[in-house]
Amino acid sequence: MGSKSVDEVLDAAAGVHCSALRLDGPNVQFSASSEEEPTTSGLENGHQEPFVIGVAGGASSGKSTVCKMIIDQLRDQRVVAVTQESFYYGLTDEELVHVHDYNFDHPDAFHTELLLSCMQNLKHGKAVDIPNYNFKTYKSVPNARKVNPSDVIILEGILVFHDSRLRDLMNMKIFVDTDADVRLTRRIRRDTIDKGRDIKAVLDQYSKFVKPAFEDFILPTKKYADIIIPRGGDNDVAIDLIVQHIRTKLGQHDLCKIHPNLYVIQTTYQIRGMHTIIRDAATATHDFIFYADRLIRLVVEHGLGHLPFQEKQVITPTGSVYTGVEFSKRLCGVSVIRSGESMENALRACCKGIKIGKILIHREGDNGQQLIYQNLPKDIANRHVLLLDPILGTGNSAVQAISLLLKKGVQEANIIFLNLISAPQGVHVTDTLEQMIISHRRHSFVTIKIVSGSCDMKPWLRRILQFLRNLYQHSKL
Ligand SMILES: Nc1ncnc2c1ncn2[C@@H]1O[C@H](COP(=O)(O)OP(=O)(O)O)[C@@H](O)[C@H]1O
Ligand SMILES: Nc1ccn([C@@H]2O[C@H](COP(=O)(O)O)[C@@H](O)[C@H]2O)c(=O)n1
Ligand SMILES: [Mg+2]
Repeated sequence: MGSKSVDEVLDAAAGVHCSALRLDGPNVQFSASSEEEPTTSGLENGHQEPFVIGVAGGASSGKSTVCKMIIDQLRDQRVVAVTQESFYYGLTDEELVHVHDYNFDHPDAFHTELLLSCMQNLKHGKAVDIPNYNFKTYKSVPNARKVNPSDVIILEGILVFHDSRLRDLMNMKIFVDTDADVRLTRRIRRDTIDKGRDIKAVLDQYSKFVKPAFEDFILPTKKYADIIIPRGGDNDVAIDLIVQHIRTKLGQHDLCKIHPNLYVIQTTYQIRGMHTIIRDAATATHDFIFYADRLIRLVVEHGLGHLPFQEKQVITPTGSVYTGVEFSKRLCGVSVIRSGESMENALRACCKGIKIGKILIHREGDNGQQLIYQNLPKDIANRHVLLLDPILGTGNSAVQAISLLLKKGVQEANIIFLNLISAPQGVHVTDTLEQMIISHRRHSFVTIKIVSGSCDMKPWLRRILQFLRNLYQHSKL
């Protein structure tokens, strides 16, 4: 560990050159921006990426019916439906003469490039003009319908899972799986009654194109589905579960969809109010301390909620048995010096007598070389660790700290990393660290706020350090 003692190094860190969060090192990769302060999350600005649902399945399986049911249940959300049918190529005059030989169930019947570009624009929050396809004239009218961006976009059609680029845009893929006889019966009814077609032509088309295309192109895409709905619109339970899932996802930050081990505490006006105070440069230090501490307690409480519990029975004062839970006792905190120390008080307040270790990532000179000093509980390998650092910026110090804990034998799944403010880069860097991938279960992150990627957290770090100094003064009084 070098010539200096842990205490010497920890003391020295009380100076002004703290490098717990390296903002000037080689790993700083925030996108070029002159912004000094973190911007608010996309969620709060109303620019959250829409949740895209793909609904595939054979013709007349009930895709449109299922979509309508989902839309009806999500009536308090902004939902827009796009159907692949709008992207059928119009038939040329020559093709029209031989319409009975035209395969409407083949992937080439659709203008997939146009559909893809429309979906990409919608996913990025841009309005699009989509064509209108006329089933009677077999003609397509370009730019016939304006589709505005929404919170939820449903793309429905027999072959919406065929193109991998379209699939990649989808957050949820549903396959409506309805018996072939039912599909054929519905098709006959629909094409003869609604479309006024001749029954012989309908049956010929079915055996010549519809059935083979189902087997060759549609059924093979069932494997891409996240959810398969037997009986389509008759399956109320499946629709309810889907709607519930969509609601949960809509309430989450986009990053949670990518990193399932990231927990962003659901915001309330109370939380936003406290954030507003501590982000205001004009806020007095004692208010900053008070509200930062309240927010930190929230993160700590949420973090504790991720610890494993075991069942415990107690006898109540009335003599009855109450079956409750008790949480893991083998717990410790580890703060990344110095900013992490600002979270220690909150942790002590929530967990009486908890052991708290320390890690210091100390930058030597300007060559980017780092030394790590640590003072950790000897039996840390057997403990769950609440790792404390209020700001996750580049992810550099978090990576060092988590790597050290893993080297000490802590199981990755037993690490809960607690932050007040996290930048997407930090989450990404920390979550994709190679030596961590050996673990079956990833460590968790609990954070109160995700800021945009283009931010410089230096002013924040200064504030947190000031916070620490004040805490230290308070504790001396
Ligand atoms: N569960 C159901 N019970 C009875 N009829 C249904 C059911 N689901 C759909 N249909 C009918 O079957 C036909 C095809 O359904 P639709 O939802 O349009 O299928 P798709 O969009 O897959 O072609 C429609 O006439 C619809 O009213
Ligand atoms: N001019 C057309 C275009 C398409 N079809 C058939 O529609 C089916 C797809 O629509 P769903 O609502 O059932 O998914 C497909 O099987 C095509 O054969 C058509 O008959 N005429
Ligand atoms: Mg349909």
